[in-house]
Amino acid sequence: MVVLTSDCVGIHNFADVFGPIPVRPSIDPYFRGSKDSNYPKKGNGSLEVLSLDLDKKSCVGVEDFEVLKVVGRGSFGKVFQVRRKGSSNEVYAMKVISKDKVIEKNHVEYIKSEREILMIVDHPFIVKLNYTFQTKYRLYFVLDFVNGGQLFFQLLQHGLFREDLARVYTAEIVSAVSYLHKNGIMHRDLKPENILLGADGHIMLTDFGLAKQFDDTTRSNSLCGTTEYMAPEIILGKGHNKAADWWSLGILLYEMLIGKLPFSGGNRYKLQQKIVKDKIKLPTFLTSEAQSLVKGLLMKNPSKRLGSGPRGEDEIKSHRWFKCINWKKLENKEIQPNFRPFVGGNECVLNIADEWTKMSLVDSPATSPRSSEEKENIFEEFGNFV
Ligand SMILES: Nc1ncnc2c1ncn2[C@@H]1O[C@H](COP(=O)(O)OP(=O)(O)OP(=O)(O)O)[C@@H](O)[C@H]1O
Repeated sequence: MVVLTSDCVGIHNFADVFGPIPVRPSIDPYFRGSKDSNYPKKGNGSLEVLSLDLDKKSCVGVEDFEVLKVVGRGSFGKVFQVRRKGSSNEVYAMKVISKDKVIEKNHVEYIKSEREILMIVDHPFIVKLNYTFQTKYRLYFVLDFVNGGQLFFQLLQHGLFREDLARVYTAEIVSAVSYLHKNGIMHRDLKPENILLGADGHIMLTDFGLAKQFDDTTRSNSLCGTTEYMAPEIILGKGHNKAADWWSLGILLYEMLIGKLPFSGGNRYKLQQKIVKDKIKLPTFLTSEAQSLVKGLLMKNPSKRLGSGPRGEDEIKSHRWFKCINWKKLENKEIQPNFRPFVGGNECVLNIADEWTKMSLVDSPATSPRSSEEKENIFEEFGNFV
């Protein structure tokens, strides 16, 4: 394997970064045409995994991309900015996941579910998955590259957002989460790190690593998410449903409007106690409409939380803080947030923290796959090894 030194900059082939590439990729049956939004859905609003048109199958593998920069890191690997070789020169984000780590942390089903969900969703405020494939040691998700930075990054720069800006962002998140819920999917990890801004200033929801498909009768019992954004019912292990996403939205809204988290500090246990017991305090500079929405979303009792009543997400959409929002126009991106990140072209990484973009492109060496995994191809949904 060619090991690059930390001062390597510029464009690299995957062969340089990850070592020699095994033969030509086999057919990936799960290819989704990169800019193809004709991803059919069932007429009744629910989604189905498609049996794809044979013409749309394509051979795509690691050697079809050049690595440009590191743009993020998750629990199981790094996210790279990559460019598709050849005429199109399209820029993508490639999430590279170590199989060993996934197996070690017992996350195989989560990763499969992340892939399945990303394959079937199609919404203006949800990041698009273009290809998935695997090598012996890694799994790959090739997503649209979203280069306005994390909402978290912009929040750090701004301190807090004015209500009119926070309103458009929140409405776009409500639209995306409502779409997920209507299609039987809970996100379960809403936080500003998982919300990216497009170059056009609109929201892009990402990271479906904890998302779960549900039906209205099931409640999940897993303790998941990021503690600061975790709903009380998750902490109490009482079982949770989609109302937990609305709690996380409440925390996010609080953070956008006030510039800090409502529950923070102390060790994990203390933080959990605060979430379960403490009352939230809202500053007087917030309009009464904003206060009312935050309080409604941060109801400790999930059955009383806004969005949990018989009208579901319409309770949130028709809340008076959103009075000026025309939801149809919003979803057509006809309502422009009054902040647009500076983006100088589709390769621009100015809105991504230096911590990532200055990082060496060398990936940590992969350890051997477990023999059972090698034999069985337990990630067969990702196709054959390429
Ligand atoms: N499509 C994208 N475009 C640009 N940057 C992205 C994209 N997807 C992910 N990133 C960056 O990489 C980071 C990590 O990605 P992601 O959250 O999907 O990984 P993860 O392994 O699921 O993370 P976690 O361990 O936090 O769940 C994101 O916070 C974001 O900054």
